[in-house]
Amino acid sequence: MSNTETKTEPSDSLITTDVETESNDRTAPSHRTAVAARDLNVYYGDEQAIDDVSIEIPEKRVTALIGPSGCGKSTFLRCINRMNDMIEVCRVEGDVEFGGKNVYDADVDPVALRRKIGMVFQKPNPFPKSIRDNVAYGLKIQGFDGDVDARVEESLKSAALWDEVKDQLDSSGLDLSGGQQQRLCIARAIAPDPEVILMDEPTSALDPVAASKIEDLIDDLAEEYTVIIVTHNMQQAARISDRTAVFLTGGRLVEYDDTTKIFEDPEEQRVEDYITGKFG
Ligand SMILES: Nc1ncnc2c1ncn2[C@@H]1O[C@H](COP(=O)(O)OP(=O)(O)OP(=O)(O)O)[C@@H](O)[C@H]1O
Repeated sequence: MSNTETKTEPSDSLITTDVETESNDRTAPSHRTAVAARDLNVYYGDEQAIDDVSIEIPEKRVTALIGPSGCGKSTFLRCINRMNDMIEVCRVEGDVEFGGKNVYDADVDPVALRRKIGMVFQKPNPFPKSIRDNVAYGLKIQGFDGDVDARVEESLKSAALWDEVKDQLDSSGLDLSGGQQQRLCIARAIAPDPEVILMDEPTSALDPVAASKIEDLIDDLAEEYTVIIVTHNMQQAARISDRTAVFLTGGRLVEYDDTTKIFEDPEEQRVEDYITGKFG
């Protein structure tokens, strides 16, 4: 991304290790909301996993969801494109608004919704198909009648993988390295032309070099897409996100603000304790 990066002074940051929060050329506030949750409650049987969460997530920004294990980050993420529909015991109350509509309205087709809100998982999960077919998969399902090869190329370029695979598009996606496989999964998510990309710990199964490539890619993706990422890695959240939402035990959203504010001067003592490693 062509930008003039202004590094903030790390000295008064709550994370005193090797973290530097950055502002980038997305510093101008986004006035448009891509996704909003209103009074969202989620239950697995009798157990409540999300407790009355309301949040507005800006478009074309990176928003990080952080918090200790089991606080509901993945559950919240899966509500946005209705992946929780697959879990029989899961019950959702409240609204998730996308494109001016509650995604839980009866007339919303979850398959069409997932084309607009793609997802990338923790473990790279390419299909046992060629690189080309992995990327073209969603296009075929949606009956895309444009130039599939051109869209495959464009998606692989957007996922920063094209140069590495352009001469082996017919090889299996499973023959790629872990980091390449994850970028292939990102290309697959991009191909149907989504507006939002959900990422659930997309680098936690990767080595540091591959993880760093994905972080750079996420920064680029936010030029075109709204990125919402769950991460356990607070340094990563501080590096790559514009906004950070902190969930704590019981599925409560306790603080949500610009990432710099969360990491340098949070309002809540519980958030300061969490990000300085006092618990979690
Ligand atoms: N499929 C499921 N069936 C029943 N309970 C579930 C299911 N998935 C999650 N839960 C419960 O919901 C709560 C929130 O889980 P979730 O995975 O959303 O948290 P998380 O913050 O993403 O955790 P982690 O960081 O460990 O991935 C936990 O108590 C978990 O046990």
